[in-house]
Parts: sequence; C-alpha cells; structure tokens
Amino acid sequence: MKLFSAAQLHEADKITTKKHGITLVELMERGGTQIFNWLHHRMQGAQVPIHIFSGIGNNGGDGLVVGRLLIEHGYNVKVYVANFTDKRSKCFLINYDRIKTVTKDWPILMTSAHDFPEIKDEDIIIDALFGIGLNRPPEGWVKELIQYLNSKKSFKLSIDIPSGMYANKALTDAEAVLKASHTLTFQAPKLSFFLPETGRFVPYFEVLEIGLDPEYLHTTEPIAQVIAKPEAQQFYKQREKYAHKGSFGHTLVVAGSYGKMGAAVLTTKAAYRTGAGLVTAFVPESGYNILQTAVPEAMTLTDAEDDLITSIAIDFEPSSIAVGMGIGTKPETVKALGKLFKEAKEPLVIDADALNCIAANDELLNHIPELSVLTPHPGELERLIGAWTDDYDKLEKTKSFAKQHNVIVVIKGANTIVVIEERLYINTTGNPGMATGGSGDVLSGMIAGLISQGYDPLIASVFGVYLHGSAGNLATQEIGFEALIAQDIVEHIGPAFLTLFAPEPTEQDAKNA
Ligand SMILES: NC(=O)C1=CN([C@@H]2O[C@H](COP(=O)(O)OP(=O)(O)OC[C@H]3O[C@@H](n4cnc5c(N)ncnc54)[C@H](O)[C@@H]3O)[C@@H](O)[C@H]2O)[C@@H](O)CC1
Ligand SMILES: Nc1ncnc2c1ncn2[C@@H]1O[C@H](COP(=O)(O)OP(=O)(O)O)[C@@H](O)[C@H]1O
Ligand SMILES: [K+]
Repeated sequence: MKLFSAAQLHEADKITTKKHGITLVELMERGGTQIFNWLHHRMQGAQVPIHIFSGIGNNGGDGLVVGRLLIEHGYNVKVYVANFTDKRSKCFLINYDRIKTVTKDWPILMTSAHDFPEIKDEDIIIDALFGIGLNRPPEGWVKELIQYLNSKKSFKLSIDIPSGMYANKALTDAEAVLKASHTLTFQAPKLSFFLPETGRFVPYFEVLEIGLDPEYLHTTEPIAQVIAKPEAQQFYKQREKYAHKGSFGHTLVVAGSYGKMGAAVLTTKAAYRTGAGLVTAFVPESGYNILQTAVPEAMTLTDAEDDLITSIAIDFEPSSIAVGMGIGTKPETVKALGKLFKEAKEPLVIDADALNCIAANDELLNHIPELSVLTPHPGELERLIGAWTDDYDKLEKTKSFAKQHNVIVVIKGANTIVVIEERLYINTTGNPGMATGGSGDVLSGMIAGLISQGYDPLIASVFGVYLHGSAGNLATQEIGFEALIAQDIVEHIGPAFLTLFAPEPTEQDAKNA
C-alpha cells in the first residue's frame, strides 16, 4: 500500500473534485459517512454519550458530518467547535449550517478552557480538531483541551489522524497530541503512524477509502510503501517440480566468536529454513562441534584461530553471504572482513559486528559490493550514520547513506523500514516479543537464504523482513511475548510461508470460534 504526504493528499482531493465532477463537500460527506457507518455498525443505536470535538478546518467539517448523521440516527450526541480562529474552511461552514437543520441542540462554541465540558469515562470522544492540515503545534487552551481529553479514560476515536500530529513531519510538542484509542484514516495511512516517536499515538488504525482519483494515486510516486500480506504474496517465487538443491543456491554464513557461536547457529538454521539449497557456516575453530551438532544439515568450515575469525577461506562460490553475527571487532577480524568484501562478487548481508567494524573503519565502506544489505538496529545505525534529531532526520540520513554507498539499509525495530535510494518499504509484521537476543541473527539468515534462491537483494530484504515478523507473530500466538526466543522465530519460518496464502479468518469465523 502506498503512503502519501499531506501535500499529495491535498492534491489528490483537488484532482478528484476536478476530474470526477464531485465537490469537496461531497467528498467530505463520503468520508464522514464512512466514519458514521463504522460507528453505527458497532454501536447499533446504543445511547452512550458521544462528544464530538471539531476544529474549524476540513477535519472539523468531517466531525460535523459524523455528528449530523449520528443525530439523524437517534444517537446521544454533543458537538463542540473549538473556535480557535475565525478562518473557518468553506466545507466546515457548509456543514456547520447543515447540522443546524437536524437539531435544535446546535454545536457549542468553545473559546477558552472555561468551556470544556464534563465527560465521563464511559462516554465516547470523537476527535476532529486537526487533520493533516496542522501547520504548527497546538498552543494555549487548544493544547489544554487536548490534554483535558487525554486525561479522560473514554474511548477516543480520531478522524484521519490524532490531532496535534503531522502526517509526515516530526512532532514539535509531544504534550499536545491526542492519545487516540483508534484512528480512522482516509484513503491511506500516514507515514507518522509507523515511526517510533509518533506511532505510539496510533496504537490502532483502519483505512477508509473515500474514492480519491485512482489515476493520481496509481501514478504518483509515494513517500513510502507499506508491506502487508497482499504485497508479500507477490514476492513469493513458486518452486518448480524439477528443482534440485542446486537450484536454490549455497549460502555462506560467516559468524561467531568464543561465547557467541549461537549467533552462527541461528543464522545458519534460518538460511536453511528459508529455503537455501545448501548452507555452509564459517566459524572459528572452537565452533566446529557446536555447528555440526546444532545444525547437522549445514557444512562447517573453520578459521585457523580457535576463538575468532581472522581469515576467511572457502572452497566454493557462494550464491549469498551473511556476515557479522557475533564475530567481534578485533583488528584481525576487521582485516578478514576487508578481504571478504573485496573478493565478493555478489551483494552481502552485513549485520551486527560487521556493521560495528565498518563504523569504526570507514575505508571498509569503499569495498562493499553494490546492493549489499546492511541490517542495523538503532544503535548500529547511529554508529554508521551519526546521531539524528528525530525519526524523519534519521530517514533522510539513512537515504543519503544508502545512496552514497549504493547499498540497501534495513532499519530494524517495530515497523522495520527497508531503505534504498529515496524509497522506503515499511513492514507491518512483528511484535515486541521479538525484542530478544538473536532475533536479528535470524533475519540475516533469512535474507541471505532468499538471495541464495535468486530473489534480488531488495525483494529479499523486504520479503525477508515480512516473513521474519510473520514467523515472530505465529510464534507469539503459541507462547506469548515474554517466552519467545530467537529459535522460536526460526521454527516458525515454515508456518510463515504457509500463512502467506492461507485465507484470512472472516468475522463469521471469529464468531464461531
Ligand atoms: N474534501 C474534503 O473536505 C476532505 C476532507 N478531508 C479532511 O480534511 C482534513 C484536512 O483539512 P484542512 O486542510 O482544512 O486542515 P485541518 O482540518 O487539519 O485544520 C487545519 C486548520 O487549522 C489551522 N491550524 C493548523 N494548525 C493549527 C494550530 N496549531 N493551531 C490553530 N490552528 C491551526 C489551519 O490553518 C487550518 O485552518 C483531513 O485531515 C481530513 O480530515 C480529507 O481527508 C478528505 C477530503
Ligand atoms: N517491538 C518490536 N516489534 C517488532 N519487531 C521487533 C521489535 N523489537 C525487535 N524486533 C525485531 O527483532 C529483531 C531484533 O534484531 P537485533 O536488535 O539485531 O537483535 P540481535 O542483535 O539480538 O539479533 C529485528 O528484526 C527487529 O525488527
Ligand atoms: K483528528
């Protein structure tokens, strides 16, 4: 699914009205009707008090449409207009007049903190104060209003975006953002929903299509792509009947040092479970028995040194290489890495200590094969690109780094983001149970396992990240967040592939369960 900026969405509104002979007010009616339908489906006429807080822009207009439809259907509604400026939008004003035709209980104008109404915890709050037209942080009594609403335990439904948050810009005042229980967003999710500093304000969201011009949406380069099941399904390559193990390549895993041989085990197993035809682990000598016992399917080559990697000698041409998990950063290892980079003909998957070696030895960057995949967690990323001021600065710095070195960067975390040139691919699978030692090692093995089978490095990264999160989700369903360990992710790679094409449970299935 494509993600658009606030400017692109405003442009889409304009083009839609021009091309499809529909007015902005009609478009607003569509959006408001969808929100109403969502609520009506769930509330079935229940008389729970609903408090709608509208601003004076088009988001406020949406709130007024919802208010009118709820009143017409007999709900117990109070509408408040936060009258923070006289510059009301045209569509707001039209709907302000319309709501007065269905009730004598006109919207209550609020002009200061004295006007805040009493709200009970059981009541419902609808937030239509600011949408994607926010252009500065809410201040004064409007900020106080947001904080007042946040102090209530009520269910809070935000229209389009929680008020106080931008669609694709960093927050300037985290104290002035509505803490929505649920957000119903128009046409496409917003980039800020997926980034750590702002995503916390959007624990749940749903996208409501309002029929913006399909051609504009189709032909416009988005600011990011969201990867969910429909996208992931398209990446999958069917296996041919006459395929043999040679068809799926030979992955080399360069990993481990004394006390960290488990990293090599996890990556090696993950590469196999993801479908690599053959996997060879290259480990320090003392890792030999560990690897041969823990992963009998794998071949094992060893360094001359007992406890660390000092010189990587292999007797085959790997079709993919994952390097760095648990290798440490000793000078001998850095030297061995430099040689591996120079000699490699294909893109590598570079993780963990290999990233730390690069961060401490810039010249290594000059030898990384094009389109290699770097998989830093936030700490490793900072060592590579320097500190960032906010999530957007982090993305810009990562894009520059990826462009400068012609590599793919996988920014790991909740909603892992794959960065290539100017493009961002945001993952939707995974859960906090995966915040456990070794889960990143599994990811490296999975991406290398996919490259080995002929997936190109970008697809392997995006698809690998999706499957990794999906395996983590399936594992969590069985054992919960706390007990999940990296091996469980490996054990669920198979089910993650199987689930890729399994039908989604319907509402009826949920009722029958
Ligand atoms: N055709 C339509 O009418 C549609 C309406 N939509 C709704 O329109 C919204 C965008 O509407 P707008 O562009 O009118 O913007 P908003 O409704 O987000 O409101 C911004 C208004 O408040 C002012 N403002 C911004 N930041 C402020 C601050 N900190 N303190 C005080 N005033 C501030 C702005 O100058 C502007 O007048 C979307 O989020 C969505 O809810 C669209 O999504 C769908 C189509
Ligand atoms: N809260 C979370 N939600 C989703 N995925 C997560 C979360 N925390 C961690 N992960 C995933 O788990 C992996 C952790 O990787 P990393 O930090 O490198 O672990 P390690 O170094 O122990 O192997 C990454 O793929 C990351 O995206
Ligand atoms: K809002």
